[in-house]
Formats: sequence, structure tokens, C-alpha cells
Amino acid sequence: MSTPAAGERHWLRMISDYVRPHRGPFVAAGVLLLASSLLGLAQPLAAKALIDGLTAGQGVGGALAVLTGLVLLAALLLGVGNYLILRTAEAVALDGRRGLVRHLLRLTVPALQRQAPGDLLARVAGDTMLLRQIASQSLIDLFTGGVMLLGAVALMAVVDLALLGVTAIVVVLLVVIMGLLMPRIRSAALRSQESVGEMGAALERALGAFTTMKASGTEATEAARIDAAALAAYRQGVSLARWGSVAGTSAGLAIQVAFLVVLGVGGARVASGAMPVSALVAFLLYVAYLTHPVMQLIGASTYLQIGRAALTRIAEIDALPTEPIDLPPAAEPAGAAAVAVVPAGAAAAGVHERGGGPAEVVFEGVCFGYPDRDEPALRELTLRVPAGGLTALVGPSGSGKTTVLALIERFVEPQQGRILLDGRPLADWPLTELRAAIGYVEQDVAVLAGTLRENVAYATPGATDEEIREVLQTTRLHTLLDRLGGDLDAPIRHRGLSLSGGERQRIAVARALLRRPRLLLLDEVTSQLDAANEAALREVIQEVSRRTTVVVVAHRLSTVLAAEQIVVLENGTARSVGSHPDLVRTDALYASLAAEQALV
Ligand SMILES: Nc1ncnc2c1ncn2[C@@H]1O[C@H](COP(=O)(O)OP(=O)(O)OP(=O)(O)O)[C@@H](O)[C@H]1O
Repeated sequence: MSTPAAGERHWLRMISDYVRPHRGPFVAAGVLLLASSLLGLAQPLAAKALIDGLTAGQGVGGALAVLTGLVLLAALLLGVGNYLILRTAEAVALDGRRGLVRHLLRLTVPALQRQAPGDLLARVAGDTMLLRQIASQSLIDLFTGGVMLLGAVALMAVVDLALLGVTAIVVVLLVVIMGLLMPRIRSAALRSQESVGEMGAALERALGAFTTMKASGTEATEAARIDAAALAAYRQGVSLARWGSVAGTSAGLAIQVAFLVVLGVGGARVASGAMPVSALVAFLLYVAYLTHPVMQLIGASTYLQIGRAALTRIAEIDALPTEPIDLPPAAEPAGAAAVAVVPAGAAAAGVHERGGGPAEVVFEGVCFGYPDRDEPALRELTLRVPAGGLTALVGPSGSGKTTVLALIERFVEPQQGRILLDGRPLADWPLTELRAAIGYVEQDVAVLAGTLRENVAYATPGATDEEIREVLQTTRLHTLLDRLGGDLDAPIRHRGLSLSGGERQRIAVARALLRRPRLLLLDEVTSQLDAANEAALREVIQEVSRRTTVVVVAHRLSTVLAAEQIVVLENGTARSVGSHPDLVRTDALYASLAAEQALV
């Protein structure tokens, strides 16, 4: 948002984008609420007829019936209109949440890494709630309140122009006060939402490193950090409440002042015979009636300022870059319960024929640097990973091994050079197809809350029990399965905390293997395994490398001794390539690594 004017347009366009798909119910609700208010407007006129009838000593039965009918019908229309608008507002919030979640899930990896997850959660949950308030309270209230205000003013003009002039002065004064208050309300709302986001981020930080926090004894520090954000949210909330009540009180006061002034001036005019008492009663009823639309307009403007703050925060997420990944359309709200949850990875499985021949990967002069780093992570890296067989990437910490894998997965894009998979530049591969061909086990493996089956078949929703059990056997996870009573559907706890590090690694390997990828990328998968399990996984890797291309990153050279090709990376370039015996002879760095690990 470069200029306020641009921000303004953007904000209004966002509201209109949210509302447009629901304009039918919105218009219907608006019409019902307006009709209800119009019936309310007619009530003083009916009251005037009733009083005139009483004064003239005529029968009032008809006027009484009309007045009662008006009251009942207005209440009915109000009820139905309110229900409709609240339902539509929920639908707008649903659209907002879905849109935001879909956008978040499609973010590029670097874009997501720059965000605090706790703040994102606050935006999805809290800011979309405010969106609902804009839709329910602000828009319709602005419309009906505005129309009713104009209607009341027009009818007041019909009743008595002089008294209208008196009322108008008070109303104009009120508008000026509101003009001064609204920017304060908006900035307090924005800061309040930001503080809630900061609180979420601070809490997420503490919960995400819970055991580290406990072990470091930093509960008090973390509590203070979260407390500071909570306190900031409180202060801004109080400030919002203060300006909101100033707005509400000014409006109420203005109406009362108008009422008293009209009573005084009108009383004098009645006494002088300039207007009948029925006209004064009607006018006073209109002034009293003004309270509702004026309060509506003040409330709507206040919510609009708060909602605008939320929209600003949603727009910030919308502006983050996403990957070109199609997600299936969301279910209609009415049918949501009936629609089965689409298992994650199903979309990819749809495009990818499981299995297939081993893939070849070629890096041609690839340069890559992370955005916030001066030093490039890869410098003109040229490398060929032949189809089939085991290729190992070794080298000192920070030499760029993980970055090579991230580039193959297209989590990040090279700034120079190109990468080819089966002779086709990665940029030409549809992203879902590319990723479906690859099995990737990252360094910090993720175990998701859910069952063992959900975890292992995460990328392969169609896998049979037999296939899952087989891959569990291969990765020596059958002991874990036994511990779970042989039940694939037994839950493993949130974030996999009930699993050992080695089990988590093997679950991730099992997940990748079940996919039968054409290219398997393994980043430090043996780092947390004991010698027996490492040897077993080494065998698995060798076995898999007979039918697929396997690239392993390993500090433990024992894992890669049998690799057909070992690439030694240093400072983002391949300093040498060869087999273990070759490299021990020809590459001093490799020889020293091997010597450190007693492998020569
Ligand atoms: N997301 C990131 N943002 C900024 N810099 C990064 C990021 N990821 C890695 N780096 C930096 O890029 C360089 C290469 O990192 P990379 O993770 O590829 O090394 P590595 O060889 O896999 O290291 P290790 O063996 O310790 O895992 C390092 O200097 C690292 O600090």
C-alpha cells in the first residue's frame, strides 16, 4: 500500500469482492430491513392520525389497527432480514477463511518461512471474524441507516421546516465529531489486531520449543514476552472501546439535545399557534426515531474501521507469492458435512502414475542465494545425477547440500543456470507432477497429528494395508506397529512427541518409499538411528536405488560408502565427484572426513 488513496481503493475493492458473490441475499436482507424501517417511519404518522382522531373526538379503531399492523409487520421483516444478513455474513467469513487458508497453503516456501505461524493463525481466525462483522453489521446498517436518516429528514421537512433546521445543526455537529473519531478507531483496531497476531506468534514460539524452554528455564521470559503482546492488545482494545463509546455517547447526546431543543422551539411555536400540537408530537417522534439510524450509522462506521484494519492484514497475506498449484473447489456450506475430506496429496496422486522409471537430474551452472544472505549458497554448481543408483552429497555444514535438494523440489528457484529432470527444465514441469515424481525426506522430519496410516500414506492416499505394512517392515517400523497393537489407525500423538527421533525419521522414509518415487531425496535420514537401524536403512536405500534414483545427503559417510557417485560440496560448488575409494585417494577434504570417521 504505497499511498493512502491506493490503500483506500484496495480496501473498498476487497469488500466488494467479498460481497459480490452474495449480492442476492444481501439485497434481499437490505430490502427487508429497509421495509421494516420504512414501516417504522410510518408509525409516527399513524400515531399523529390517532391523536388527531382523538382530538377531534372521532373513532380511532381503524388508526389503532393500522398502527398495530405496522408494528407487527415491521418486527417480522426485521427478524427475517436480520437472520438473512447474519447467515450471509457467515458465508462471507467462510469465503474469507477459505480464501486465506488456500492462499496460505499455496505460498512459496521462502514466503512462508518469513511469517510467524502464530500471527498467521490469528489472521485466519480473528481477522476473518472481523470480516463477518463488516458484512453483518456495517454494510446493511450503512445502507438502511442512511436511507432511514434521509427518509426521516424528508418527513420531518414535511412536518415542520423550521424544526428541521434546528435538528440539522445538531446532526452536522455530530458528523464533524465522527470525522475526527473514525481515524483513531481505525488505527486502534489495526494495532489491536497486530498485537493479537504478535501474541499468537510469541505463544507459538514458546509452544514450538516447549522442551527447550523447560530445559532452559525460560518460562518467565517467554511469559513476559507473551504478556507484553497481550497487554498491548488490551491497551489498544481499551483505546478502541474508549473511542467507540465517545462515538456512541456523542450520538446519543446529540439526539437528546436535538430532542430538547425541538421540544423548546416547537413548544414555543405551538404556544404561538404557528404549528399544531400533533405536528410537534410527530416531529418529536421523528427525532426520537432518528436515534436508531444515527446509532446504526455510527456503529457501522466504527465496525467498518475495525474491519478495514482486518482487511489490511488479510491483504498483506494476499500479496505474498504463491505457487501455481490448483486446489479442488471447496464444498458448498450446506453439503460440507457430506463431503469426504480429500486426503492431502490426493491431488498429486491423481496426476502421478505411481512408480515409473528412475529419473535423471542435471544441474547446469546453478547459482542460488537466499534473499536475506549476501553469500550465495550455490555457486555455478554443475552436477549430473544419473538415472538409477545412489548419489551421495557430502561436505561441511553449510556447503549447500540441503539447498541442492530444495532446488530439485522447486521450493526455491535458481537465480542463474538451470536444472533438468529427464532432460526437461524443471521450470517446464507442472509443479504437482514434478513433486509427485519425487520422494523427499527432509532433515527436520514432520510427523503429523493423526494415525500411523495417515502419516505413512500421507502422500499416497490410495495405498493398501498390505503396501503400508510392507513399507513399515522395510523401514523396521513393525516394532512401532506392534506397540500400537498392530492397528494402523491408532493415533500417534501431536507432532509425534510420543515417538523417538529414529522412529520419526523412519516414518518419513516409509512415507517417501510408499510413494514409489522416481527420484528419492534423503536429507540426513540416518542421523538419529542406532548402528543396527542405520545398517538396515542403508540396505533399504541400496535396494531402492536399484529401481529408482536416490540422492542422499549424509554426514555419516558409512551411509554412503556404497554410493556409485559421491559429490563433495564445498562453499556451494562440487569440488570433486567419484566413488569412496577414488575420493579417499584424490580429494583431501573427503579423505580427512573419512579419516575423522575412521573409514580409512
Ligand atoms: N532459509 C534460509 N535462509 C537463509 N539462508 C539459508 C537458508 N537455508 C540455508 N541457508 C544458508 O545457506 C547455506 C547453505 O545451507 P544448506 O542448508 O544448503 O547447507 P548444508 O550443506 O545442507 O548444511 P548442513 O550439513 O548443516 O545441513 C548456509 O550458509 C545456510 O546458512
